[in-house]
Amino acid sequence: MIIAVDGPAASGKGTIARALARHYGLPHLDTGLLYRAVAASVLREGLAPEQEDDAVSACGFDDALLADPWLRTDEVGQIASIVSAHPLVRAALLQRQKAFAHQPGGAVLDGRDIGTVIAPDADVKLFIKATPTIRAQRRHLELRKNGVGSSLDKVLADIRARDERDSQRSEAPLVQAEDAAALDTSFLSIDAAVQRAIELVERRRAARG
Ligand SMILES: Nc1ncnc2c1ncn2[C@@H]1O[C@H](COP(=O)(O)OP(=O)(O)O)[C@@H](O)[C@H]1O
Ligand SMILES: Nc1ccn([C@@H]2O[C@H](COP(=O)(O)OP(=O)(O)O)[C@@H](O)[C@H]2O)c(=O)n1
Repeated sequence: MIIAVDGPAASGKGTIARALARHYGLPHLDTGLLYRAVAASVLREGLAPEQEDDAVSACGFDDALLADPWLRTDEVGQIASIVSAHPLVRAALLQRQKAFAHQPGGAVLDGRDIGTVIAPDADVKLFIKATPTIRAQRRHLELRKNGVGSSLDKVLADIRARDERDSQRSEAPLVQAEDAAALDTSFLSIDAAVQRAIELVERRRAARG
């Protein structure tokens, strides 16, 4: 079974994708981390994220970089949303994601274009949402827990800027797939959101027979 989980920043898609992977015993890929690794390489090498050829040259990153906590910061997230708008960067990361999704037994992937581009054939597609303010509060709390000081206003502004860039780009924009089930987590606890996601998966599975 392939489960595609898409949605904007801090909507809870990673939390839900990890929980679904555990529940169904499937491998999980956080695809945002791949774009964050490209962004981190660009920053580290002093390259220009707006330049497509510079960004493409950073796509051959060492996988050890994926474990670096620096990748999770807002600084890297912003650059990730700049490099991810380049069609050649997306092309460079495409096969790895498609192969992960289509491995024997299936997988859970979360990102922005899983249900639309990486696995349009996914058995279940979820689109996770929450209001920008609630997403900013969650990310702000998360950053504080990780010792990163940033004002709530700045986190909200960063989230809005990233939403705008991710939704407006021409290549694989952030958009709900026609056949995706929407899940608004704004007023759900983590446990309630995960429970609802499992119900949606079961309902889709039953409908597919
Ligand atoms: N339903 C929820 N209620 C409260 N906090 C949540 C909820 N879902 C996720 N979180 C928290 O919000 C932050 C962002 O969640 P995450 O799953 O990483 O989002 P995304 O992958 O969409 O960026 C994390 O700190 C996570 O623990
Ligand atoms: N499948 C994906 C995943 C991420 N991305 C880009 O990578 C950035 C970081 O993604 P992420 O999923 O790690 O970010 P959060 O939603 O966790 O904040 C996003 O803002 C997108 O620009 C993408 O373009 N396509």
